[in-house]
Amino acid sequence: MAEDMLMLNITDSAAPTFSMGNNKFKRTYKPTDKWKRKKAEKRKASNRPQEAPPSKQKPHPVPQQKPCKPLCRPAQKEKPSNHFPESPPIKPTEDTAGKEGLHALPGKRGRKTAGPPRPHQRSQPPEDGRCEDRPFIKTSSLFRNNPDIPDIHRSDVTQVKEKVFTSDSFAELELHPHLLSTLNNVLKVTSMTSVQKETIPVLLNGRDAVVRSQTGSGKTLAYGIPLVQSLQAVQPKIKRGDGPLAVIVVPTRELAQQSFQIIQKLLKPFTWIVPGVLMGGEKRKSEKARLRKGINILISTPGRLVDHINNTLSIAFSAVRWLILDEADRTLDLGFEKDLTVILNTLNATGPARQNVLLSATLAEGVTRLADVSLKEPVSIQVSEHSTAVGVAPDSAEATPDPTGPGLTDSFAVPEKLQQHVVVVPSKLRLVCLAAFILGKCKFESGHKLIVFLSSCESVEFLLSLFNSVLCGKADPSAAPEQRPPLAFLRLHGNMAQEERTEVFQEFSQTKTGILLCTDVAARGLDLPQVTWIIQYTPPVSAAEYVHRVGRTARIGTRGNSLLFLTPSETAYLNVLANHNIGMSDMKMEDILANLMLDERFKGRGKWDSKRSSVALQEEIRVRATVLQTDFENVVHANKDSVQTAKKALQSFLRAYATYPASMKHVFHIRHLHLGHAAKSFGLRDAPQGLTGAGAGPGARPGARGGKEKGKGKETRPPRKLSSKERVANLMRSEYASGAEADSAHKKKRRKKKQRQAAEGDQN
Ligand SMILES: Nc1ncnc2c1ncn2[C@@H]1O[C@H](COP(=O)(O)OP(=O)(O)OP(=O)(O)O)[C@@H](O)[C@H]1O
Repeated sequence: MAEDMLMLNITDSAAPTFSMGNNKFKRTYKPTDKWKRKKAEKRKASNRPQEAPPSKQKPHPVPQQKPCKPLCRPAQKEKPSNHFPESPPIKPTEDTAGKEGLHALPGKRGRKTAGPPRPHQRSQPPEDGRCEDRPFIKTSSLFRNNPDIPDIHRSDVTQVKEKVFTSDSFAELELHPHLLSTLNNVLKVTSMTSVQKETIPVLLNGRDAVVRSQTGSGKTLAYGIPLVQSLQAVQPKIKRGDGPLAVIVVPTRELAQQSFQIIQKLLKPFTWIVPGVLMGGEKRKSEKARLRKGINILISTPGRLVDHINNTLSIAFSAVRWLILDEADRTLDLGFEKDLTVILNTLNATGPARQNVLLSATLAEGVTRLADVSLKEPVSIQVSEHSTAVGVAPDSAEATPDPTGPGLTDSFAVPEKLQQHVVVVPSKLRLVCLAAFILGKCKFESGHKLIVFLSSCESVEFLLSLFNSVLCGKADPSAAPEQRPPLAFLRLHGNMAQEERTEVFQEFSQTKTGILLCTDVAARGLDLPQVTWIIQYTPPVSAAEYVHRVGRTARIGTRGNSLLFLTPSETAYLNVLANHNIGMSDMKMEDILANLMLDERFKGRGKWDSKRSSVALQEEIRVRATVLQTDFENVVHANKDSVQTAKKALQSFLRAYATYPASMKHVFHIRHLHLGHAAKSFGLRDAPQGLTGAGAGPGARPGARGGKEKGKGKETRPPRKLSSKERVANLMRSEYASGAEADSAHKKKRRKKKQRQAAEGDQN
């Protein structure tokens, strides 16, 4: 990494020590630097005032600098969630940035600069009289030493198609008239979707079912309508005190809330049936009180439900006649298997005959393993128009009696109106590329609502702060206020307090524009209206998770777009997706970076302005990308805390990278990562020491540095192999935190609280 570094703000004295407050910096002057000398001579000629050297220093014979220009930023409103200072003012010059990025001066690696800002540094005019000196500014080359972007050769992918709507109306079903009018007037739905048309009659007939249909196709109503229809007809009428008659298990808290709201709407005319939601992060005591009063339709995350099974005496399952596992492949997989076993054993031990329903967009053979134990001759429902690749009959919705029969294949359907894209970006350029994409969509186009998926809570926090500082923190003085749509960033991850998670979920549901930075906690089931783009900044752990993430857009027949970021070493992931019939088109990194041409805040010094050639344009784009990266790096390196935040985010990224399942290691292996380049995508100028090493140690790919940094003599340790338990714990923490065990940040607090409650004699 160090040898990639190009330090800007070059001074022209031979190894002087400049004093700037408490900072002392040394640099070495290289007499071969003609460029600098020429520049300095020009300055002399123009007879500008010279900067006085520090008193103890011998004045250096080489040209002096212009006096220190105050480097100021316009005053900005502080963002409450911002851990970083606002973007510091110094930019790489076009000269330096362009050269370092494209054709750096020979022998000029590791040029250092020191002392007060130099005249060739671009600065914003002082508007508030506030000056910020950043005496030591350096940035490293973004466009050098990157791996080549490989040509992507992919086999043709035959996408599985599913028709969303049918022409059949809900009125054709024999539903209670009040339920029908609720559908029409409250939920505003009249025609059935394909999955609803297939599923509702099967469930009304009392059969178990395994339902697979694409994301956003209306699976919630597909089980909700028959559930409510059957419960409202129970005689004698259901009473609150009967306890749960239906249990709906979902993997995340937000999905629990969402499903609860839909069931609540469906139950509007049937006030005697009481729905309730239990989920991690909520107060157990109040949940216990609600359980005591009676909940007839219980919606819960697995962790919290098990918690109540173990600790709440008033919870009884003797009346349960429905069990619905939404996002069943997730709730049945590794993370929740233990919890699900407890839930199924409890229900099987006490309940009457029960109807079981499993639903997901990605149910595949094998995930029904656990469910097989509890399902009785289930009907397998799969909606698909045609798929030549997997031999599903065209234009048919299938209902077969065997869930592991021909219906359940590993081919996943994605919405037809979803435009999927991939961009291959070298690690070093990932951060600027993401920022350029966000600016392009949210600043220079209108009406966009973006979700950006990241691999860890720390990365979410880090990017939120960084983007708030650099992308929102600076007003574009050249743009009229009405032309400056605000970049509103929100975040959602498993380490947030529940109250805040709920607030953010509601805020992002209601907003028409904005950017949600999140972990996979938002990947499943959430029905967030009008999302226009899904950006997968870190690729998901499986094709199924890919499908769910992109499924947050293009819902119920609407249009949507997705963009997957891959590094050059990760392009084999496209084959993994192609094996599940998922194909996409390429987007060029250069085209995304070209968005920076619209943003004058990242302008170079105008060197390329007069030139109209495409080469000049490319140069200016690279200069601007470097300016932006420098802004990021300056913000990150502004103080110890911000460096620490970036390091933590990098570390969590590396940890997450190490947790890709074994079947994905050929694509995502930590040894393929270049630690220095990865560090750059977190605004760090050097690969930090002592992190989970990437590329270090035996077997590291050639040229992968990061283990041994120049002159530092320390090696980063190779990654420790995580046990499967640790892997799950990681995933649970950052993705599907749904119960007490998940949130390590709140774990201590909760344990304390529990002890306190125990001491107070808090009984179930
Ligand atoms: N028959 C219908 N007509 C119009 N809109 C509908 C209909 N049924 C459901 N919807 C709407 O479609 C959207 C998606 O529904 P839902 O969230 O149930 O999809 P899903 O299949 O469960 O998606 P995912 O797989 O992502 O969980 C919701 O906004 C819902 O209100």
